[in-house]
Amino acid sequence: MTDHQASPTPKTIAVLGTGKIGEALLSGMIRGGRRPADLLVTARRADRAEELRTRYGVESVTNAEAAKRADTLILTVKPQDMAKLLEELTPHLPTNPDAGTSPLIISGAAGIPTSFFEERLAPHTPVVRVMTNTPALVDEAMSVISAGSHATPADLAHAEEIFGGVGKTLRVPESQQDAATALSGSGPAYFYFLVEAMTDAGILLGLPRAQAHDLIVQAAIGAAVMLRDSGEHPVKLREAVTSPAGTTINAIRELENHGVRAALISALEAARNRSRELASGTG
Ligand SMILES: NC(=O)C1=CN([C@@H]2O[C@H](COP(=O)(O)OP(=O)(O)OC[C@H]3O[C@@H](n4cnc5c(N)ncnc54)[C@H](O)[C@@H]3O)[C@@H](O)[C@H]2O)C=CC1
Ligand SMILES: O=C(O)[C@@H]1CCC=N1
Repeated sequence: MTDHQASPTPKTIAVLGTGKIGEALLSGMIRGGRRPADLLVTARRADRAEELRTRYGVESVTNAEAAKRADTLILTVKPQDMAKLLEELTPHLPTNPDAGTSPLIISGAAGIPTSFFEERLAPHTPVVRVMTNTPALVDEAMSVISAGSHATPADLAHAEEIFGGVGKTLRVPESQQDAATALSGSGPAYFYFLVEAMTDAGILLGLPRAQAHDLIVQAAIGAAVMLRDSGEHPVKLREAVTSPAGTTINAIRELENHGVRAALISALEAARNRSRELASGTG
């Protein structure tokens, strides 16, 4: 499809700025059965474009070409690069589309509101904002989805279909996107940080690093699966580990003494605030 006709299930999907998140989505769409022939990618560097072509059998095109050919454009550049990308796209998008004839714009960028796109794109352009996370690489993403002013239920459903292929999706009002970015967008990093710190503790306690790593990773996986599958509140799960006069309560006391709970609350608030700062797209 080349002329952006209205369609309930748009066919050609382009990923623009195919870095870590863009590639995770691309690979997920292919794993989910989408034909490489229905996908386009863009990249800034020629060697990266070649890598994506070879690895996934997709066509690599310019941003201008993607704007002309795709029914859905997924923008996965850094927030600071978004304004420049839109400048490259706008000359090649319909300038005065009727409602329902624009390509769907899906932004995967932190912080940038849908109004940022609507102000720069033609009237009626449907925009959907999505905050996903890197576990998209293993089909365990959490993708939080919000509609811009002109996105239809079909547009939201299309975004859900794409991101649902790499994990869970949740629709939220856009006012909650910065908080969601702090929780699930950045979330995996906090868990990696904890694993790293607890592995160091294993070293202090005299374990070989590889063994300490394996013990903590398996404890993390076991805890994550129980959190997901048991239906129990985390407090209940923790209480089941915490024996009277046992080992765990001694560790918990130290965590509370060092203000780890308050540190986490402050950390996520700082991430939320940074997401708000990114709204201008200027850094
Ligand atoms: N890394 C993460 O965990 C998450 C990132 N995000 C968001 O996803 C977006 C991408 O993040 P990453 O994948 O981590 O960054 P990345 O740096 O790996 O990917 C961005 C890519 O865009 C390319 N690019 C920049 N301008 C371009 C242009 N005009 N044309 C073509 N390509 C261009 C860059 O060369 C780079 O390869 C960001 O907006 C970020 O906020 C969202 C959720 C999680
Ligand atoms: O750190 C960042 O800005 C991006 C957005 C969420 C996760 N990584």
